[in-house]
Amino acid sequence: MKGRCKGQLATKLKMHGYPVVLDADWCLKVVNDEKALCLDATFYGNVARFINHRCLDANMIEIPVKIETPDHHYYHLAFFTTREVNALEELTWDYGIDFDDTDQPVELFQCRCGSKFCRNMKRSNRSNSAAAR
Ligand SMILES: C[S@@+](CC[C@H](N)C(=O)[O-])C[C@H]1O[C@@H](n2cnc3c(N)ncnc32)[C@H](O)[C@@H]1O
Repeated sequence: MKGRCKGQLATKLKMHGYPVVLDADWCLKVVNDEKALCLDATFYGNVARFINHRCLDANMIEIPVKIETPDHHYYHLAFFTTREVNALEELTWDYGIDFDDTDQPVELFQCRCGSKFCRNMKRSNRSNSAAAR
C-alpha cells in the first residue's frame, strides 16, 4: 500500500454543500446512488490529494479497506500500486472521469496525462487544432 486518502466524507448530493467530517460512521449497508458517500479533498486532505490523474494505465488503484473496531466499521480509501514502480516515477491514479460528460457539477480539466489511452485525447486534439487555426 502506497498511501491512504484523507478528505471530507460527503453524500453525492451534498458534496459541494455541507460536507461531513471523515470520521463519520459508515454502516455496511447497500446504499443507493443518492446516499453513496464521496471523499472530497477540496478543502482538507493529505498528500494523496496531490496524486495526478492518468487515463487507464495509471500505476495505482484505489481499494476501500475495511477497518473494524468493536462498535464501528470504517473504510479507508487505500492506494495500491498495480506494478513495479521505478524510483522517481510519478504515481498516478485514474480518477475515472468521463471527459465527454457535460453534466459534471465541476469544471473538467484538459487532460495531459500522456497515456496512449487518454480519454481526453480526441478533445485535446480538437482544441489544439482549433487553437492552431
Ligand atoms: C487532486 S489534484 C492533483 C494535484 C495537482 N496537480 C496539484 O499540483 O495540486 C487534481 C488537479 O490536478 C490537475 N491534474 C491532475 N491530473 C491531470 C492531468 N492528467 N492533466 C491535466 N491536469 C491534471 C487538474 O487541475 C486537477 O483538477
